[in-house]
Amino acid sequence: MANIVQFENVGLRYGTGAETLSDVSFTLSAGSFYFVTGASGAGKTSLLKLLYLAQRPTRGIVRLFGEDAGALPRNRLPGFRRRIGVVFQDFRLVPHLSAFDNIALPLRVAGMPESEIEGPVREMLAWVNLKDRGNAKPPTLSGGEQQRIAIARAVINRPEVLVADEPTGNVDPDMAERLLHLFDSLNRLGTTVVVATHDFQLINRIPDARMMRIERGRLSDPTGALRHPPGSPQGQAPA
Ligand SMILES: Nc1ncnc2c1ncn2[C@@H]1O[C@H](COP(=O)(O)OP(=O)(O)OP(=O)(O)O)[C@@H](O)[C@H]1O
Repeated sequence: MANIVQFENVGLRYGTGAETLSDVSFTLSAGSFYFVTGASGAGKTSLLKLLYLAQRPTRGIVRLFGEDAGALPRNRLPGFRRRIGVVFQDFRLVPHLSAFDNIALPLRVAGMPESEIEGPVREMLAWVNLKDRGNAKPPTLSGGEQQRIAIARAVINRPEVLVADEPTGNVDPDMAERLLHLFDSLNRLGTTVVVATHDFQLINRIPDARMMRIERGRLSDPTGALRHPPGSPQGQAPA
């Protein structure tokens, strides 16, 4: 399987402090499912930000879709970012826009004609089981509903990679399971999925997934060999 993401000795430092991430090297295969785990403050969000190009490494190379992201000219960055869908920890929905218009945003930004937008947005609303809530504004939706709108918005452009930062942090266990099911169904359609989470119960629900564990800014396995979850059938032996 092709390597869709490759980190080579990546380091990240905010300001003049100590490095937040050090010597991070790994590769992600297209079409696989990955969990990023680690204690609070270990560097999960920072790693995801490097992955979705919200942050540049202070050293090392982040390669996406076979190209060095650091060497990309500015005018190619938006096109690259469109290939990566992001579900943020705090959703980042636009509060004064309806659920429908939030989901439609990436299509409008990409310049899709208005006449072609309604169909895909209605399809996404149905997919996340919110087809009657298209007119609702985010502040009137529950946390789980907002999260599903955020997921629909992240995937409406059919990104090759979906990155989600603690997507189940604010929902009950039933909703967490339903969200995971959405990610799993996308993965089965070929999307590479990367989910940061603390929730090991959730991790064990995707037996084919691989784990990337960060400990104080470093991968716990510095060779970048990503293992299956410990509770999964494949979890006993190194991958
Ligand atoms: N923009 C920033 N400027 C300075 N320091 C930052 C910035 N963002 C994160 N950090 C620091 O980097 C470290 C890693 O933060 P990060 O958010 O990546 O951790 P995390 O593993 O995602 O934590 P959590 O599980 O609590 O979300 C923390 O010490 C944090 O304070």
